[in-house]
Amino acid sequence: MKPLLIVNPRSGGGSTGRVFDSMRGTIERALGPFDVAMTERQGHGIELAREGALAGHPLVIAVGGDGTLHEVANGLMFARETSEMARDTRLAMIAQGTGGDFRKSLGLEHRLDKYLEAIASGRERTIDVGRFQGGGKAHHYFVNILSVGMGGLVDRYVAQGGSAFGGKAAYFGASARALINARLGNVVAKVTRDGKTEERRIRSFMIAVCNGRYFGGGMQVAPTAELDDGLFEVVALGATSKLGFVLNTNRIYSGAHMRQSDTVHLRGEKIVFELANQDAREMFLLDVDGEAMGQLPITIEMLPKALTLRA
Ligand SMILES: Nc1ncnc2c1ncn2[C@@H]1O[C@H](COP(=O)(O)OP(=O)(O)OP(=O)(O)O)[C@@H](O)[C@H]1O
Repeated sequence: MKPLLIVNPRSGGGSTGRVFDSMRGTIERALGPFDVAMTERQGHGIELAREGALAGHPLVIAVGGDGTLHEVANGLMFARETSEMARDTRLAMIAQGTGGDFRKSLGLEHRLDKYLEAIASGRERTIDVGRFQGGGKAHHYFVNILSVGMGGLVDRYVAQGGSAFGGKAAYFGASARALINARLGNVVAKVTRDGKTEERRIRSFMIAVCNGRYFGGGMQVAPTAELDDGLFEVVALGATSKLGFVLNTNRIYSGAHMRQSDTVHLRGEKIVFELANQDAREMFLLDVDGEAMGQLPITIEMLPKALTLRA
């Protein structure tokens, strides 16, 4: 069976929809014939990937940004819940988004020929996957980073839209709005490592649970995270004032925040977060691989080496 490309035409600010036809020839020369499914709405990538894996496609390629990759990875994980055969389906990516955080975590160069070369080479990497349950919703998976706090608020405002400019302007506007409305979370964190659970109170505007290293369009929040070490890195930014938070956020680009004495850094394979200050609930939100996903409480479990990537 041919590889299946799941293409999000809206990714990269709509550029993928405009350029995909011109990419077809190059892709076919590198990979041979392939099938294409276009996403038509948010969440559609999950359905398409799940159906693709259940139909027996050996390789499903996400063509889009981090959100598309997140959906395709979820579809493959859901397919396995009902089918042993779906375990054989490999995941790959041709990144087209604006942020590219997961490809940075993978260390992939952002060039079509490099993505295709990696896929065609047959080189495989198994990566860990996070499974989480929270916000009263059914379980879900993530491959890169799940954070709680201000990032989720930014995602919510970006999704609400309203910017006539789109893209970076929309993100900037949403970030400014989130900074005004953000609340400090007082989080009870239970981090389990090698069967031992440590309970910590963390007061922060943002706590990240990291499988990969980058989020928010190139911020290196967990410089030492490895995609296949069976552990999450929990990184919470210090600062209890908004100004301090903004200054610390700028340090994330270089990884300098890890040298700050008020940064919390833990490792574990199971993480539970509960919010002690319930009045912050509506403003202290989940950001999962760059997508808005509800509120605390949340339980996150590590699935070591659960997905195989061609990358
Ligand atoms: N046809 C569609 N119409 C509207 N939204 C869509 C459609 N298909 C997918 N989506 C949604 O578009 C959102 C953005 O996708 P994605 O993250 O891949 O692109 P991006 O934002 O350009 O990239 P990045 O997150 O890497 O910056 C996702 O939430 C996805 O569910």
